[in-house]
Amino acid sequence: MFRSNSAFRKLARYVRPYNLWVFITVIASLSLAAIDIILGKAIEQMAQGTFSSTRNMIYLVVGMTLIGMPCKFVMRYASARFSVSALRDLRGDLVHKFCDLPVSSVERKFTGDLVSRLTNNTAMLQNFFIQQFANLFYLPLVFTASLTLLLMTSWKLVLASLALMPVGMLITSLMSRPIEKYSEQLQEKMAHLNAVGQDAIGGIPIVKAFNMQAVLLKKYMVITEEVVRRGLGLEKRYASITPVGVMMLATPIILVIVYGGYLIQHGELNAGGIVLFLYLISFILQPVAMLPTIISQMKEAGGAAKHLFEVLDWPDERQGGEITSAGQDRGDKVLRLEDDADREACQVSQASGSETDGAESDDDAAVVVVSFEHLTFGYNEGNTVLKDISFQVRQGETVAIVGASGGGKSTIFKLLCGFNEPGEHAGAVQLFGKSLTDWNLTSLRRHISMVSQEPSLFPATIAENIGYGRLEATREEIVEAAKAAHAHDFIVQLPEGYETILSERGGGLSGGQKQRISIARALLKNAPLLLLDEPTSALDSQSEAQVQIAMNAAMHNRTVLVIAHRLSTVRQANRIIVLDQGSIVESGTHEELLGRDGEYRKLYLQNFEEEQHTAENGHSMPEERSEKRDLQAGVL
Ligand SMILES: Nc1ncnc2c1ncn2[C@@H]1O[C@H](COP(=O)(O)OP(=O)(O)OP(=O)(O)O)[C@@H](O)[C@H]1O
Repeated sequence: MFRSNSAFRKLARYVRPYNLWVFITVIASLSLAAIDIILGKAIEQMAQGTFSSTRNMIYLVVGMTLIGMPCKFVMRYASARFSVSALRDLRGDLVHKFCDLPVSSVERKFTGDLVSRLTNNTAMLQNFFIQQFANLFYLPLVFTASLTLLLMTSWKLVLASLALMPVGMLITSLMSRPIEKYSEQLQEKMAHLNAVGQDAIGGIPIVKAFNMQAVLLKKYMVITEEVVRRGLGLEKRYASITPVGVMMLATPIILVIVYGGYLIQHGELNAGGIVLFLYLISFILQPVAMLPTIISQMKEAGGAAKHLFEVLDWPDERQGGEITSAGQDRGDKVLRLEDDADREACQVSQASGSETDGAESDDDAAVVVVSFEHLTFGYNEGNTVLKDISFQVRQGETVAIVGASGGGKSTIFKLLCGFNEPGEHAGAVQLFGKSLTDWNLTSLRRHISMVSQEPSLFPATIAENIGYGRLEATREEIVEAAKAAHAHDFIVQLPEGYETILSERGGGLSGGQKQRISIARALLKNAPLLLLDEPTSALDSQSEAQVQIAMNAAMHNRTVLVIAHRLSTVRQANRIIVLDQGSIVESGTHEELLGRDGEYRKLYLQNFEEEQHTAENGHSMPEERSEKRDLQAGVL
């Protein structure tokens, strides 16, 4: 009947652990149905004068009401209890899933779309369960029992009064058919609207700086119009079903009165029968009248469930060489694989003499931390981003990657973190002596610290933001890391100190302060390999100097691959790799490369010209000014 049947089946898996509450909901709803039927029967006997006494009738009504009220409470609470719990688990699995998705596939989605699935769609399902689940049991029971009682009283009046019902049902079923599709389209548009809103809020400084408000508002309004159009389309369907529902409610009552009167006149029914009909017919009509709404809401919930389970079916990032399925199917096997990989990784990094263990190695090959061998890579088929890349980073070395924008520098980092993976026959990437494809990605990332160009802060305290580098770190270690990253002094000056809660954009902190917190996080992690993307965003000279000091601390005595934008960083590097349009065009030390009339020298001069401009404003470092004189004199 529903396109979303399989989504409901999947949903049932989430409800199963709360079967007790489902059972309580069912029992409470059936009890309520029984109360209504008992009262109906008593009313019939009262009207026929066969009920024992009026006093007993009052007792019965009061008694049934007293039982019915807690039943109603229990029914509502129990249905809320299992639906809220099941949806909490589903939300948990969705968040888990978002974490398990490959970075490359998350990058392709709208954040707002994912958030909308997590919030709107789950809320829609939850509301359906709370509002309608009990009705799925209550309504059929009262319907069947009332129909039986009425058939026993006068089958002719039943047939006459309900004659038009099948027609009404057919009409509502046909009219509600497109609701699921409309609802799905509305949800998609809502997700898009959320995405645009979220991106606009996220980028508010740029939005204002470029006076983009009007453009974004226009874009937002266009999508809002679309949402309104689809929303109204959906409401139109509901609205057109409503009169059919009213017609289905009113017609049988009129027929009971008209045809019932006729039957009384002909001695085929007594007054008690009519009273019973007028009381019980509502229990037949109510389910039928509610049917369109229930079906529509069920279809809407089905659309939401489909939208949600679609996410859970997206392929995960590979784990230990295997693709794991959705969160709820995560088994011991995968965890064991992770453990094995971890152990192996530790052995490799011990063999490579990483600074975390201090082991020495005299085998030259064993100290290679990163190795690219003839690697060719592209994000999309037919579009090569890295071409035949070969280089190595040995333990303790700092290797700088420089090159023009779009040359593939960040792509190298993404490959090293396993965010993207090379094709099978496109060369090899090795980390700590093991092929990237053999690494369990979670384990691999434990061996890598990364500081990106844009500081990544999370809505949590400063202490937590630093502590994410190593979850088991003590407060003392967090403070030590902050001190090493030259962040401690400004943190303690904040009114809440380390307990200052940051927004995801780190509101209230300067660019340099945010960067130093990110560096402190990387320092705390103390991983054997540091991937550093130097910040190029405009920092004032003092902030820049402090970030530079923090970066130097992070790089000290560590294996570092750095995307370098500053001369001082480049000069510190043991080796520089020059990347141009995806190929390594030069590599060597700063001095060696400057001695050649190649790409590096060009970059250096260009860079230097920029820094000369800075120098004219009084911000460049003295050593760079002297280097300029050296260069002009042709010394280098
Ligand atoms: N997720 C992606 N999907 C498709 N193409 C991408 C993706 N990320 C980057 N690219 C493309 O790959 C090429 C290299 O990008 P990359 O970000 O590695 O360059 P970069 O040297 O780091 O540039 P910059 O210095 O500007 O940060 C560019 O042409 C870019 O458009």
